[in-house]
Amino acid sequence: MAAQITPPPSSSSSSLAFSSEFNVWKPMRCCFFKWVSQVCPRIRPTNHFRIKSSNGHPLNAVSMQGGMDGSPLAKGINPEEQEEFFIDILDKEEALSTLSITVVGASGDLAKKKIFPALFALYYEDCLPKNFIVFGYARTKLTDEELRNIISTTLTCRIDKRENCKDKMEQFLKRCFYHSGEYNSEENFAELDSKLKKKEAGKLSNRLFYLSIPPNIFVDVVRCASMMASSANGWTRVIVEKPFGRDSESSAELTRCLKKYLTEDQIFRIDHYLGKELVENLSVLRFSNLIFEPLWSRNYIRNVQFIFSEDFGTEGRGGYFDNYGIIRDIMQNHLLQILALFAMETPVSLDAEDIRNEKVKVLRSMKPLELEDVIIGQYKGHNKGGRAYPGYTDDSTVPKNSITPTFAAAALFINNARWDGVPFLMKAGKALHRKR
Ligand SMILES: NC(=O)C1=CN([C@@H]2O[C@H](COP(=O)(O)OP(=O)(O)OC[C@H]3O[C@@H](n4cnc5c(N)ncnc54)[C@H](OP(=O)(O)O)[C@@H]3O)[C@@H](O)[C@H]2O)C=CC1
Ligand SMILES: O=C1O[C@H](COP(=O)(O)O)[C@@H](O)[C@H](O)[C@H]1O
Repeated sequence: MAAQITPPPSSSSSSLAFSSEFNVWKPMRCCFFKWVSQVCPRIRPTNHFRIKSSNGHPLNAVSMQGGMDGSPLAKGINPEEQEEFFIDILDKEEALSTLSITVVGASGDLAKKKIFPALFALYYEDCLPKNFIVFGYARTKLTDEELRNIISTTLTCRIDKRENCKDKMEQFLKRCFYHSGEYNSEENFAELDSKLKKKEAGKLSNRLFYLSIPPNIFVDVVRCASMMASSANGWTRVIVEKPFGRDSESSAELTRCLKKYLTEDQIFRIDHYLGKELVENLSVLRFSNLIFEPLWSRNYIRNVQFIFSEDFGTEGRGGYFDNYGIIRDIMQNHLLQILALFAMETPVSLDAEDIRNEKVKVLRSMKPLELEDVIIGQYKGHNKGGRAYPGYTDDSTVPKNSITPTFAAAALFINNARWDGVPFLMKAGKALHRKR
């Protein structure tokens, strides 16, 4: 992302680019890998698995739910002893319970590139509970061993190179299993349930379903999973990916349908760009450095550019991508979120709720996009340096006559005092010259 700063009258033109090289204050990491951004240890200093919902509820603070009777808080014991007391309870709970994570769409790109590596990273950092298992679920026929082989190629110890990395990978892979099934088959989810029960061995079971699939099958999966594979004695939660529907109507419909089977605090919506360090730092950079506030407006900024450029194409993801295209894949979620963070007014605090309120105001002030402010395109095949690069429709998972855009550029405007007349230029494309 680059904001072109209009210089004060006497100086020459310059541009301000946000990059990780900027010496900005970094928020303390509660969990070093932010991809599963809600999955963070919150209660105690050690890295055990604790969840906070997207609604801010402390969902698995089970020990608090029984009230304070009999707790050291009621007896006026000092804070260290109180902490010890709670840690003790949490350890006991942890030993008696188990977490089963089912990655639905486990044969796909997201699962391979991000979810399994993120789960391994959590395991490696001791952020998962003692008892956990991971099940992959998809239509593709795979054995447990085949799934393990696929995911083993993408696991890395990226934070440091501790000696036990390989051992840790093997231990992690042993806890990964696979079940092949249809997304709308209650019978197949009942089979999954039996397998889960066997592994859970009578413990209190918490179940998390990560929907790494195209949104048009979210409801089928949620219906089958909630009817046939919900936890009988613990919690059941579902993580859904973007795009959340195709437009405002289908998004509302999706919420309505999901709520037939789940309560709001069981649903976690993810936009992984909000977990990127650069994006997380944006508000801190803006609001903790007094130098920026007077500059951050139409008086000094000529235009703002949000650029998403990938140097690879869809590579087998046509089953998802072709129904959505680059605008729904990248712009209306990732880039629009960043735009709102960039353009919002100072929030009352940096709490999620206050930031969200300000972001919503920005979105409400935006001029509706018109066709003449948008350009779309689709990448073609070409040869370069003796190498052939396939076009979008050369991908075997993409229909030959597809006109789905893989590139889009748009000029957006925010009708408020701060940004009146400043174009916010958004560009996103796959299979471009470089990744940035
Ligand atoms: N890839 C990425 O980097 C990211 C993806 N996402 C989101 O994750 C979700 C999945 O994306 P991704 O993994 O890339 O997509 P894929 O195309 O790889 O799809 C994932 C799996 O879903 C099944 N599937 C694909 N298309 C269909 C279809 N039309 N009908 C039924 N099942 C289908 C396939 O499994 P099988 O055939 O075995 O059943 C496939 O392996 C999307 O919502 C996307 O927005 C979010 C962030 C990043
Ligand atoms: O959400 C998505 O993001 C990825 C890019 O994510 P990044 O963290 O690797 O930058 C993109 O490739 C994919 O099309 C999209 O669905």
